[in-house]
Amino acid sequence: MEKFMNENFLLKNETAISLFHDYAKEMPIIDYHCHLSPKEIYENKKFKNITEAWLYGDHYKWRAMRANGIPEEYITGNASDYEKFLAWAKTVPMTIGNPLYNWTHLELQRFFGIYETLNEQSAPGIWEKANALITGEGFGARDLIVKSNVKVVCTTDDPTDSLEYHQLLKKDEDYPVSVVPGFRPDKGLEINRDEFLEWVGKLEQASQVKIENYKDYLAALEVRVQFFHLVGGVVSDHALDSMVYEEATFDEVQLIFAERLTGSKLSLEAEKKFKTFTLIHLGKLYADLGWAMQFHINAHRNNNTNMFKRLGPDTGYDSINDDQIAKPLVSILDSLEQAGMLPKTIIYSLNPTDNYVIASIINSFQDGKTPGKIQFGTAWWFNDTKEGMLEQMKALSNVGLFSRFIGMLTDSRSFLSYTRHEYFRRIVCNLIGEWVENGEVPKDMELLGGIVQAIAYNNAKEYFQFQGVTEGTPISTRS
Ligand SMILES: O=C(O)[C@@H](O)[C@H](O)[C@H](O)C(=O)CO
Repeated sequence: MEKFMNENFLLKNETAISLFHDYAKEMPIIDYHCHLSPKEIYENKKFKNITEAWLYGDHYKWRAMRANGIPEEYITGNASDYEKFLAWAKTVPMTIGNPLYNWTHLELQRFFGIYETLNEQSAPGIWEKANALITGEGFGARDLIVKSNVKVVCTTDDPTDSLEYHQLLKKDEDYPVSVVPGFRPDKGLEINRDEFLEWVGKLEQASQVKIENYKDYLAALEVRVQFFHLVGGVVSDHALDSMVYEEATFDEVQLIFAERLTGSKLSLEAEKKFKTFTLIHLGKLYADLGWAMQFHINAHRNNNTNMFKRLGPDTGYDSINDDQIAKPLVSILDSLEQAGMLPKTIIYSLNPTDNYVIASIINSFQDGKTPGKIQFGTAWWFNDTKEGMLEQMKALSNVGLFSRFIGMLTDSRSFLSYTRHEYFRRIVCNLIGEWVENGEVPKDMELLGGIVQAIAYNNAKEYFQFQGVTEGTPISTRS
């Protein structure tokens, strides 16, 4: 029987062990999509205890605690940090089979040197050990990122954000990590939401463009795209909970936008036309600037109305949506491709039944110049599990090029989540190791090691071309 989470955790054969320890383990990290706070990074936020670092924003843990019958008071409520830690410790043993169990122990091992399993009995001792470290030197937000060998953090930012802290971090030449903004214009596409007109006002302020019509609106968005670019942004991100496509002309959308400015809500068809035209317009801006465009598709958000009213979004009340995506997704991509303005694109769906749909669509739009220009994004959210990752990797391998995959991101709000890259790398190495052990792939460690390092880091470095990132070499393509 394997010892619990030992050095060869998830590595089931000699090839996998060698690929991980000799090639993957030491590679740097590019976290090209996360929800960390640039303010907390700039200020090198110090955590008052392990609860603040672990439980203040991680709705993955919150969901597990609720499912374990923990009252909300001990999750997001008024209980003390120690009481919340005990509630999490009580839940952890119940999470076996969920990556939370392994992530939790990887974080205890890697950041705190704690190799005990966390449960109600070990909680008091672990609370003391972890807090003695996390309140001391070297455990600020910046430190944890550097300790994790992270070279780039790409946050998720509204177009109206001042990017104050990204700009301050950009000036800090002593900090060896690029912290860049991710352009996330969801509030500017969700035209039927109550808060849309208020957001347009914020966009006017941020862009200094008076928005009296749709043309002004696009101009204001472009001003913000250019500003993000100036600050080092090269990635956009769109939460497309429903993937839509509805042919529309500029004149039609001009009238639709004018109608919304009066305060009226729009028909579903009008909403789709606005979203389609605006998304394609933004895609062309991204292509012009060499940005990567991310689509996060098929999330079903904020299901619990009572808790949404109480806690807001991203608090653990979301699920997988089951809209069909193929036709509208292809139409969006093809519209951009026909205009010669399809940017690098990364497509994620929260619904794993879309895996082969996406894995097959991406190769309809590769351009024969940029390796892996169109990407099937890494297993996302509820799929960020051993099985979910393997399913995504196998779909990509079976109908695309696994070797050109830009790999993992944390998508997290916790500074302790970088061990998810190790978890991912172990799964990658074991998958390739199994192919070798089965005789499906030759044991060419130079080739396989290069592919592992490409998926771990080098592909993302080449793909995004983040400013200031120089380490790493592109995958060697054999003649
Ligand atoms: O970017 C998103 O929309 C999601 O990743 C969302 O932020 C979600 O709360 C999350 O963090 C899933 O990992």
